[in-house]
Amino acid sequence: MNALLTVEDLRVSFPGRGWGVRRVEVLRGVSLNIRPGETLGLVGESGSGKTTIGRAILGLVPVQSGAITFAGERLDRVKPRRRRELGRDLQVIFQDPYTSLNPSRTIGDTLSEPLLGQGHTAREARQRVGRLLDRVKLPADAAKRLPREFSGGQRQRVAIARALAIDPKLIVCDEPVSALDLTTQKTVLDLLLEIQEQTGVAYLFVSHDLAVVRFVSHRVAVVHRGEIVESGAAADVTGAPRHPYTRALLLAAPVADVAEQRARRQAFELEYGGANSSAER
Ligand SMILES: Nc1ncnc2c1ncn2[C@@H]1O[C@H](COP(=O)(O)OP(=O)(O)OP(=O)(O)O)[C@@H](O)[C@H]1O
Repeated sequence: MNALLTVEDLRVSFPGRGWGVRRVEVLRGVSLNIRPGETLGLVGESGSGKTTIGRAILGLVPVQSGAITFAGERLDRVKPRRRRELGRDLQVIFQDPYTSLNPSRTIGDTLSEPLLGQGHTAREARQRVGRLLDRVKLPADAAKRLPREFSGGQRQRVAIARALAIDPKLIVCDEPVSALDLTTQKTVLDLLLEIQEQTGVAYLFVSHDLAVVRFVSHRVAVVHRGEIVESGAAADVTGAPRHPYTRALLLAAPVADVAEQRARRQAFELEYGGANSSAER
């Protein structure tokens, strides 16, 4: 089946801090693809460049070179108007459910906005909001309430409903459960899987947590210092990793024994540096 999204040799760099400081290369030739209805998990340490890959696909950071093709069109080349049209099929769920929703707008208004922007009447939008709330398992009266009346997990359900509002083909999920407790994580992940089954939406699922990525992804790509060092079927990459960095990531994943966990973490940091070390290297 043809890919829905193809990224080829993507390079992104940011200006270095201070005068005369070289640009910092954050993505150094990233290539990936996602098929319709598929989940590609992007995993790696903090600072490895995962979020920047998602932001580049969404058109939120300037790209130095490379090609991003979505539904057969070059996103990095099309005119801004066409980019906005294509952008409807490309939505995002951010990490922090406490800052991603407008605190002064009711959930109903937040969910209606993209629908009204698409030319739906107020009545159609109201009906569709009802269906969206049902789909993410929130009560119908949530439409009248403000974000502060909801827990983190419920807010993330609202963010999922907003991303789904105009039937996108791909959703970039950027650490969508990292801010939630473990039980809530599981219910939100189950919901994302159920929605994928019902709608055939594809996900680019960004997370530092291998267990989470393994749970939701068909395929996994491992990001290290701005490059994909390994990719393949989720079970292969997480079950029989080939690259030493993936093996180290797996070993550094949380285990019940605190002392063992600390020792593994120290070994990982000795080998690969701590959080945010990638760009400085
Ligand atoms: N707008 C920017 N300007 C300068 N540097 C940036 C910018 N955005 C990201 N970076 C740097 O790029 C590197 C990769 O960041 P990115 O957020 O993509 O990593 P990540 O793997 O998603 O990590 P995290 O999970 O912590 O967000 C980091 O060193 C970060 O400081």
